[in-house]
Amino acid sequence: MRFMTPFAVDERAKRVPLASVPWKRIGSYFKPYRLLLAIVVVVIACSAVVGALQPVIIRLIVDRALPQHRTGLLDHYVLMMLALIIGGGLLGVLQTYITSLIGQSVMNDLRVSLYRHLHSLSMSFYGKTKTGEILSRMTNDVQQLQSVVTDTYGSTVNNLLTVTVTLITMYALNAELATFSIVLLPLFILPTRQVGKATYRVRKATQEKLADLSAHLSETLSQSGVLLIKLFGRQAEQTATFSGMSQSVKQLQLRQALIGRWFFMSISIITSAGPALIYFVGGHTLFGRPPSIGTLVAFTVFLTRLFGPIASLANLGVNVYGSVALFGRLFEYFDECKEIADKPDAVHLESPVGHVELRDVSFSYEPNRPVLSHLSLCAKPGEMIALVGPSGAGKTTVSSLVARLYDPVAGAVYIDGVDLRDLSLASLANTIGVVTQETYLFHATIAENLRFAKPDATEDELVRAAEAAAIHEMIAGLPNGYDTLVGERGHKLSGGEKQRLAIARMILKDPRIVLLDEATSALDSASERAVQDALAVLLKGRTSIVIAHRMSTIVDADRIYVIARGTVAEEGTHETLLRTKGLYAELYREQFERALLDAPDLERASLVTFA
Ligand SMILES: Nc1ncnc2c1ncn2[C@@H]1O[C@H](COP(=O)(O)OP(=O)(O)OP(=O)(O)O)[C@@H](O)[C@H]1O
Repeated sequence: MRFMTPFAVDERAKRVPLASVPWKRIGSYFKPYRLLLAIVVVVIACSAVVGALQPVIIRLIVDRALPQHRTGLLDHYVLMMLALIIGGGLLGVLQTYITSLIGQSVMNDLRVSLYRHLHSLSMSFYGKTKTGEILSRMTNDVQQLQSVVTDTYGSTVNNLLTVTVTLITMYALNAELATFSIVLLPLFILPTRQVGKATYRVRKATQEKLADLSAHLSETLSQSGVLLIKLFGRQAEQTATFSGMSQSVKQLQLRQALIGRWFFMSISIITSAGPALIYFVGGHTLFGRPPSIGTLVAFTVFLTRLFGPIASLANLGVNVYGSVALFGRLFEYFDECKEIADKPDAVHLESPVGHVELRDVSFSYEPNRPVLSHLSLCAKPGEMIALVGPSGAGKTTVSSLVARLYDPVAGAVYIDGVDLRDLSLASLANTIGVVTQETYLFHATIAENLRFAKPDATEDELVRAAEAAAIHEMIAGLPNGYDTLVGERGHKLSGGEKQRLAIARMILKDPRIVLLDEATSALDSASERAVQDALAVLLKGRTSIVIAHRMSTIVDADRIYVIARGTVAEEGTHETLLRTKGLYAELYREQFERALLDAPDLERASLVTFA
């Protein structure tokens, strides 16, 4: 479990060049909402004008209505002010609604396209990325972005327009006082850039730390993780690691909060000092003609209308930098190239016959660590071929290449003579069925898990598949039958039951080619026989490539490929290979003798583990 010091994270974040922010790419997510964005501008422009009119009316009240006790005029102005206040409020609600709508829609689009993209990535991406980290980016990062984006657009336009309209009105009333107010503005703008940069770094580092934290949680709090930690008594170490990670998140979030606080403290001091300066400058008539009292009062209101948005614009810089960091982290996933994707002219197999061939295939998971080299083998339609060989020889890798979880580095895999890279992924998925030792069931009902293979399967079809896989009686015996919840937190199924359910699922799918990784662990003999019978039904009449551990499978295979050090060392039937007295004969003798010694009962001796 990776643990980085805050220093290391900061250093990494510092190196991100702000100039390379992909504005165009970020903008492309907003493009579909151009009309709404334009409507928001109009709404905000109206509310800026409404806002700027209020101090003008205050000035009229102070200069005209109050000194001469013109109550009729006063009522008139007060009514106008009330109307402006209510109008401004309503426009604000409308603006919030539209900006939230835009923000939520952009995030929704981003989430869905990221999810779609993640499903199109090859297994090598999932080999190198922690699940917890992916979850964190999909949830924490997108969530954060959503609030930033929702606030950012509306407030930027709002503040820019408010500042413009306010300045115009100020100049129209008193050019000298307006210029004096503007002189104060750099005090707000200068610190913004520095704070923006600092916040950018801390926010990015925080998101990275949160991702580490969630990766750690999903690893150590998963059922297998907890079990492993318990069995090795490593609770204290894991808690210490977690505490370290949590501490650094705390430190970073504290820093984030403090940076913001210092910044706003200085801004609020300047904001409060502004009106005092206006009275001072106006009262001492420092700029030629003395302004009217109404003008002075109006200017103090203008100042708050001006500094408020300027402060927000400064804060906006902070938000934009932060959201750029978040967009950057999401784009990293989008930039993971798909590796395995449909060609534009991909071939679709209408009725596959099930001929599989690996021709001179070489493959490595990581550069310079070859796993398969120049491996060739074939399975003709309807044949069962067995892959045997020492552990780590590359048997599972062969089956992963046939399922196109990875593409070969050299050579090619063909189904019915079509290179897998030219075949549509949908067609491949329909042609091939994979049964692994680990059965994964979704937290859903048995029927739903079965229908994962064939969504439109009728009840009757479910029952027939379950009967063929010798699991129907067991399901029928459950209180809720096919509607029983299974999976992570559902009804606990035994290993053998799970395997038979997986076989039933595969029978429903009805693929031409079956890739089977036979279980190494022996179930009790009754359950073992049930699984074997179910498998016999599944494999019948289909092409199958079996990573074989049982003697009966190996003997029945049309051809056995002995895989050693990533290539085919020997091939033939059980008898011919035994006669050759090569690697197969050696493996057979070693394993079979050991199996007999370990479990003299004949039933179990039939389980020969070559792996
Ligand atoms: N995702 C992966 N990333 C990197 N290396 C891998 C990956 N999967 C397997 N390997 C390596 O590739 C080699 C072949 O592994 P493979 O699982 O194909 O062997 P196997 O013959 O099926 O072994 P076993 O019978 O023990 O399951 C091994 O050295 C293994 O460490």
